[in-house]
Formats: sequence, C-alpha cells, structure tokens
Amino acid sequence: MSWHDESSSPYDASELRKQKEEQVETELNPLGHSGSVAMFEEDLDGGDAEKDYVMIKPVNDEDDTSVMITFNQGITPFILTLTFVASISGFMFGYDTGYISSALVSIGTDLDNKELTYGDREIITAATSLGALISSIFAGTAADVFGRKPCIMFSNVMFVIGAILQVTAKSFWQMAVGRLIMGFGVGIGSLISPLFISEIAPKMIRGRLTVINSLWLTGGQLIAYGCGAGLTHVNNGWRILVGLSLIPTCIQFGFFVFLPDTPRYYLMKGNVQRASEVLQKSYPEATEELVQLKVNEMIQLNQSIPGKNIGQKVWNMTKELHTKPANLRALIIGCGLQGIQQFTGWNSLMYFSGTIFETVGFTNSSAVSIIVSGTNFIFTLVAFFAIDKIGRRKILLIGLPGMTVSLVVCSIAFHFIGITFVGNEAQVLHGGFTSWGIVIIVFIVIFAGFYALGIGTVPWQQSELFPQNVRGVGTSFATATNWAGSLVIASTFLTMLQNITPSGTFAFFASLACLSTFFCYFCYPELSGLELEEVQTILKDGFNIKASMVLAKKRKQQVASREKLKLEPTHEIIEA
Ligand SMILES: O[C@H]1[C@H](O)[C@@H](O)[C@H](O)[C@@H](O)[C@H]1O
Repeated sequence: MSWHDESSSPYDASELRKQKEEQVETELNPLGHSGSVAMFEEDLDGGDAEKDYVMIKPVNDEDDTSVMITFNQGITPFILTLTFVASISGFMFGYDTGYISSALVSIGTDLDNKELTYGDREIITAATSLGALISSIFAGTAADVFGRKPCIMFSNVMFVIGAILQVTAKSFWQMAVGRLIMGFGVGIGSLISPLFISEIAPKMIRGRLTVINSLWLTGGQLIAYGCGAGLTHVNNGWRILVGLSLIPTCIQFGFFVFLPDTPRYYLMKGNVQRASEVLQKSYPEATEELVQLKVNEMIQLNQSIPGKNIGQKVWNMTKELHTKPANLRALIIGCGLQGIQQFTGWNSLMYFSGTIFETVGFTNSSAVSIIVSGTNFIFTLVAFFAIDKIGRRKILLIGLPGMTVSLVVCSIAFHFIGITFVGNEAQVLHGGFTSWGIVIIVFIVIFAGFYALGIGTVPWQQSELFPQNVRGVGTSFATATNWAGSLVIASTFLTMLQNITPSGTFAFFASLACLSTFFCYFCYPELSGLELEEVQTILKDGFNIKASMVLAKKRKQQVASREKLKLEPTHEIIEA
C-alpha cells in the first residue's frame, strides 16, 4: 500500500480556502451579514429542508484558516452498524483478559501432565499483556499505512490462531505462545476499535459511541467471569471457555468484508471519492455540496506528514508528535490518562480479587468477583449516558476523588484486619468473616463504580486528542502506556502485598489517585461535543481548560436550540 503523495493532491489549501470563503459569503450568508461567519442553519440550496449543519469559527484561530463545517444529524443505522461491529474488538479485549483467571484454576494437570507452578501461571497471564504491548506499539502506524479495517481483520486472524493454539494445547509452552499471539490481537483491537469509532461518529455523540467499545469490553470481562465460574468443574471446561472466543471474532471478520474504512483514512490515502461515499452514507440527509465542503475541509485541516518511505514518515510523525505543542499536550494527556487508569490499581482487583476476598473471609470469592466486574459493567453504562451530556472532564473529576476515598477506607480496613504475608501465605490477625471484611468488599465495589464512571472509560477516548496526521502514532504511545502499566501492576501486585502490606498497597494506590485528580484538573480540557479537528485549536497554546468548557457548553446549546437558531441565523459562537 502506498502513501498518499501530497504533491499530487488536486487540492491546494489557499485555493480551497478561497473557494470556501466564497461559498460561505455567497451561498451560506443569504442575509448578507458581513465578516467571518460564525454559524448558520440555512440549507445550501436555500430550501426548507431539515437543516443539517452548522458553520463554526474555531477558538483561538489566529490565522483564520478554517471554518468548521459540522454535520449536526442524528445517528444513522449505518453508523450504528459500524460502531457495533468495530466494538467487537472491545469484547475480545475483555473476554480474553477476563477468562484466564478461571481457566488457570481449571487447567489442573492438562498441560504436560503436571500442575502449573506459580511462575507458569504468571507467564500465561502476562503473555497476553506482553503481546498487546508489543502490537500496540506498531498498530497505530499500521492503521495509517494499511487502513483501520484491514488491521482489525488482521487482529481477527491473530485471535483465531491464538485460540486454536490454546484449545489444542497439550504443553505449557503451546498455551503460552497461544496467549501471546492472542495478545497481538488484543493490542491491535484495543487501539484501533476506539480510533475507528471516533472517526465515524457524529461529534455530539462521539463519546457515547466510543463508550460502546468499553461496554463490550467490561461486558466481555463479566461474561468471561460468569462462563468461567460455570465451567470450572467441567472436564476440559477451560478449552470450551477459550473456544467460545472464536465466535465473536469470526462474526467481526465476516462483517468487515462488506463494511468500509473511515472517511478520514480514505482521505489520508487521497481517495476522495470513497471518503465522500462513506460520508454520504453516514449522513444521508446532507446535500452533496455539503459533503464536498466537509471533505475539502478535512483535507485542508489534515495535511499528511511528508516522507519518502514508511520509515521516514514514521520518524517525521514521531517528531511532529513531540515537537508541535498541541500534539505534545495531546500526548501528555493521552499517556497520562492511560497511565493513571492502570497505576491506580483496578486491574490488580481484576486479576487477584479472588485471592483478596478469600483472605478477608469470603468463601465464595468468585461470586464476589462477579459482583465487582458487574459493577464495572453497570457504571460503564452510566458513563455511556454521562460522557457527552455531563462531559468527560466532570466524570473524571467525580470518579478520581471517589476512588481516592474508597482506597483510603480499604487501606484502613486492611490495617485493622491485620494481614501480613509470609512467603506466598497470607496470615490474618482477625480471621473469618469480620465487619472490616465487609467494609473492604463494600468499598471495593464503590471503588469499581467510581473507576468505571471516569478513568476506566475516558482514556479510551484518546483518538480525539490527536490530529489525523499523528493520530496513529499518538494513540500507539497512549495504548502502549496502558499495556505497560497493566503488565507492571499484574507482575508487582502480589510482591507489593508482601513487602508493603495490603494496607500500604491500597494507601499507595490512593495517593496516586489523589495526585491524578490534580493532573486532570489542570491538564484535561472538556472535549465533549467538539469536532476532532477543533480539539487541536483548544490545545494549540495551552491546555485551555476554561476555553474548552465554554466551547463545549456552546456546542451543547447549539444543538439544544436548533429551532431557535433557524429564526436567528447569525450568532458569533466563539471568542478566543
Ligand atoms: O478500560 C478498561 C476496563 O476498565 C477494564 O475493566 C480493564 O481491565 C482494562 O485494563 C481497561 O483498559
């Protein structure tokens, strides 16, 4: 696949600008208002048809190069189909990371005719995270070179090979290699699915649609826990558990044979025709001229990075990502949020909640684990409704303090239970079912709720932070941070329990959650309702928290007051 060569692009930026300004002035300003038009709700052909766009002058637009043309339509079945099919990757992510804890219990002597050692278990668990870390480093660039859709289909192939190797495994190493290959698929899917969804989503519900991926993810974890509990005592039940993962991945592959890639990707490749077709299908009510305007604008705002070959392009993109202030800020936010998501300790509960609950006196630990992952799922659903309406920033700033308090309470409760570790053995001062044990369960469930509402969900909105020309590498860095964090936590949690006690471990997570609240308060602008291209203007000369909140609010008002705007077509929307 070749890179799009800008020199052959039929679009010249200044020509485009002129053309667009003329259109803005003559066609879109029938009432004759002067200056750079902020916003209109008039049909291009001047008819009475339902209005489907607004024109927006972006914030801090010093060089005045662009006028945003945003579709303002509801969601269509086509966009919904694309979203649901892409988010099957989320399900695979959740299911494949979720089934392993129960599979490990039921494998018994099925591999090499001997029990798995503690180290074997760690290797089998960590292999998927390692595979995901490796593939996420390359996935972003691959998505730009080969396309989003072919990469997702490639991840399906990895899932199938990985699952077959595991289902038929007679030896430990075959199982571990199967998990590693499955991890390649998980890493690719975890990056590309949210990226794909954010590129096809209408801006006002982009957050929600991306959360569908997280819903499938946490739902996948819940289903894996449920199936795992049901199959624990079935002979070779773990093979069935792994085999079941083949169904969704084959469905996704089958659908993608017929579905297109994103318009933004087609434009990167210079395929204007295909981009227009997909946009038109996504917004059937938009006029042809409007689609064309949108396409032109996307070309203008998303100039691709120069370079003779892939290596040079990747190098230039990485340079652009680190040297351009808006990109660097996006990178700090993207990696920062993914790091916070992992280092505040949630996955230690996903992987080891059974151990923790047994230690504090619960015999039916798998039931409690299902309650915890069920809470994760339900509050991801709450995030689904809140993320665009209440906004990403607010739910983060509700979630992180809530997590901090829950972790502090757990830390205190662990102190009173008095657990210490001698080797791998937990010794409990006040054993059995105590009131401090109940406090721990209750606050772990509350922690799960606050986690899922904010930091469990928001970091996966990462694609919206980066402009198209560095979106691939940018999301790669952020996703790799996530998997590196997950790997570190999975492999150090038990050691932390032993060395700094459970009370110290939870206090450590609490202090990180507290620091993270400040990070989000100072560095994370409100991006709900903003165009992907508009986010760059926000990050251009600072984190612009205040400006972002004003802008997001105004975008919401625009949508809410469409009727009023028809009567009153000129409103200056944005001031610097
Ligand atoms: O957003 C997800 C989700 O919160 C999962 O429950 C967790 O296991 C993943 O690591 C995370 O990336």
